[in-house]
Amino acid sequence: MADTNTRHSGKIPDQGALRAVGKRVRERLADNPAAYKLPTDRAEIWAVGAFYSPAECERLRDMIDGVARPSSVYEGAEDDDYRTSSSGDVDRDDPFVRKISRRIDDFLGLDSGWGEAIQGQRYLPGQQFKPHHDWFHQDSSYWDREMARGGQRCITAMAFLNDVEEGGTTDFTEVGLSVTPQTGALLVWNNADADGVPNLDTMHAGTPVIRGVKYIFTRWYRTRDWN
Ligand SMILES: O=C(O)CCC(=O)C(=O)O
Ligand SMILES: [Fe+2]
Repeated sequence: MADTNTRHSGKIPDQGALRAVGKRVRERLADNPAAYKLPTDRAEIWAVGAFYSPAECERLRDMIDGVARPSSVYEGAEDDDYRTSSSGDVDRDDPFVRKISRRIDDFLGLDSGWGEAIQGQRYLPGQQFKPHHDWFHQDSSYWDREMARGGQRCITAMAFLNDVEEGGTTDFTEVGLSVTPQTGALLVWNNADADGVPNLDTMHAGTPVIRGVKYIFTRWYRTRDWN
């Protein structure tokens, strides 16, 4: 993948906002004993166990079954098996979904309006999401559209909705960390570094499920109101 954001000598779009959000989340989570910071200096990644109850996870899995369609990638799926899961946006106006989203907003101290609609994903055996960055690349076809609808992605929050029998780990391929799905656990990372520059070391993948099914949902936060 291109790394034009860091190669451009000029200004980095949304850099000030990325720096400010990173600082806010870093300070907030440092004060929260439930947030475990993963052992790397190259990216800011936190995990929280049992953030959602088993009953909440079950309800979310059912909702995902109702909306899941073959996933798309924004661009550059030069490779047919790049993202082979099924995904779908759950109804953002549903009171239960609002409660689930708001719990993350409160945990991170972020404005709900900055969060994209929760996107559910389901992976069957053999399905995966190959290594990628969640932040938008400046040379992509969707750059202008996404800048106009909320700006760069600053924080990713991802919830594991079940235990997977085998495979389906979330791997941070540059920093060499692998996270095993656990029902109700939340994984959070800063897509930028402390200076507000999109961080190449946040490269990550949903590795192929080997046995069982994997359910997750992702909430990506922007630097401005998303719509
Ligand atoms: O399935 C995973 O573990 C990763 C999902 C992911 O990278 C995403 O939703 O952006
Ligand atoms: Fe991702």
